[in-house]
Amino acid sequence: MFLGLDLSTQQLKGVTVNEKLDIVQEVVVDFEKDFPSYKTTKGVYKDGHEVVAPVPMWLDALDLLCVRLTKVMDVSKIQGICGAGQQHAGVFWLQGAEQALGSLETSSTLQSQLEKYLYPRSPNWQDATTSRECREMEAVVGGAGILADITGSRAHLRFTGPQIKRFRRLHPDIYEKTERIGLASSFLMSVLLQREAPLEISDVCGMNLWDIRNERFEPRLLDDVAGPFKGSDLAQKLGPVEMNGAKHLGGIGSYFTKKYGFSPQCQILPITGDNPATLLSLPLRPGKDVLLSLGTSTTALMATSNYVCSPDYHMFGHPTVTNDYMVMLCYKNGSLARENIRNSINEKYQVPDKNSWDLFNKFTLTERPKTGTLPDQKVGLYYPLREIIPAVGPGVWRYNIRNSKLEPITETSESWTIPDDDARAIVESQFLDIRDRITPLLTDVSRPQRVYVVGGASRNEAIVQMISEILGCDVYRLKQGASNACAIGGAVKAAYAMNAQKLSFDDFVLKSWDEEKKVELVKSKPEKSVYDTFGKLMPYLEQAQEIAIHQTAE
Ligand SMILES: Nc1ncnc2c1ncn2[C@@H]1O[C@H](COP(=O)(O)OP(=O)(O)O)[C@@H](O)[C@H]1O
Ligand SMILES: O=C(CO)[C@@H](O)[C@H](O)COP(=O)(O)O
Repeated sequence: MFLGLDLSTQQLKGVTVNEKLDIVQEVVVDFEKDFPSYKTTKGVYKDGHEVVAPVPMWLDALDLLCVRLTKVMDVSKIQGICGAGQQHAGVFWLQGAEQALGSLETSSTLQSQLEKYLYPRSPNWQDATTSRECREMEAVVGGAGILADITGSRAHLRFTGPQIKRFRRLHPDIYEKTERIGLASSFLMSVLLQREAPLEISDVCGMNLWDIRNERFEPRLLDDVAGPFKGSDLAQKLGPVEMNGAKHLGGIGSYFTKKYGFSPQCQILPITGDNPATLLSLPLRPGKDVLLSLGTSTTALMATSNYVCSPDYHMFGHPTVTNDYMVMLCYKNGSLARENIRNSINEKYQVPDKNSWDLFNKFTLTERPKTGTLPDQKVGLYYPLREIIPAVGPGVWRYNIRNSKLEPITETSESWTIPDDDARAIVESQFLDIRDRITPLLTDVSRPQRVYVVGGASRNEAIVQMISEILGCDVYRLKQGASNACAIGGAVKAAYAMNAQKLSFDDFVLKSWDEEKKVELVKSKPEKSVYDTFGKLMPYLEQAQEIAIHQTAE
């Protein structure tokens, strides 16, 4: 049995798979529901542009997950644990952490024993406080394009390098006393191993510090981030990077064997980022298939052997295949932006179940002209948070298309009913943007051959239908565990590392892949005319985005 963990924004999940990679158990700890005492909203604290998560809550969540696992299974059967952490989330271990990890006692909780060795907050990927740091880091290497070429991404507000730089600037005394700076992924490994763990080869690419092709931290960036404390000191704080995705890092610590009954032989494998782990949950054909992860954030993922960088997207090292990469588009305004509209609709129509998507879905699928010209079409942009691509917001923009022109709606515009019409407009603009950006990344095909949807919103039939119409392809979903693809990918990585290193990772997955059993075709490719009509909306979307970018430039 193999366990995959997923320490994401809103939950800590655990999924076990057997030797055939079939899912056996799925266990969830929901931060807001299970830990009201931390008073988070959907796992985080928001204060203006600052978004952080309480690290002690993650420790409590790990204890609770173990309790829940022991209730549904014999955890001594777990041979290997791998998984994923939300990307970019820096964790600051203070002096004495290594020793405290090594001497955990079962009579007390993880949180009560480790809390004082951790800075209590971890910057979350939704944070947008590091514009200044981003500009400075790009300037140090000669611009956004060069930084993207070195580290796989231009400087991004949420990336760990700019976040560490801001932390060092605001809290130099705590920075100085920091023993180790990890990510959510290495934090999980450290607690499970009971010693400070290395960073992992794919997740380290979410820091804006790692020179992907030369396999080292870029010294100019280290110096810039460390400032008066020197880059060499920062390199020590970051520690080693594990290049082998299947490395056996060591047995699980005695806290877990004694308290919960894990086997001392249970190996901890290199835990990766949530998106790289999601990539491992499905056999994607490089350059042809696209995976859409519809969690709190929306990400579009593809596997590739070509290292072609751009400031417009991200490249990460592949978590299991040496010299391969993962390409990613990431949107902050995914599920939560759609939820805002759903909530307004449910409020307006006094829907008793506040969490119901029924009316939102009805409005999303409202018939409007799908073929031919666009006589009465709408474009709506919804960015409650400042977006990553395009760099726009926060704000909402609504336009009617009249006589081939964008006409902003006004208070009295009768042709746009708020929030009813927002449902379709948000889904259209979100997935048209993905179509626009993913198409140039495909190889030898003009539309994706398959789109796989995973994550919380993948169970929404209306959204899935729109994805199929807009991207013009068949849409598949995992039959089991569609909301837990990230943890599944982690469990599959554990199984691979424990058993099958003689095979390539892709061959290992394909060996036990049973198409009928694992995935379902949820929406078939639409008629070409439907796809083409959505294409006609594209220039209007681009125009609307240009206006919004201009109005919210920083
Ligand atoms: N039926 C649904 N329709 C649309 N969105 C949904 C549905 N069910 C869940 N979601 C969305 O999924 C999100 C959580 O996705 P999930 O993948 O579990 O989160 P995480 O990012 O924490 O891994 C929620 O914010 C919610 O808006
Ligand atoms: O910032 C990114 C990727 O760059 C996000 O995708 C985070 O990795 C967290 O995602 P969720 O699992 O919470 O949606």
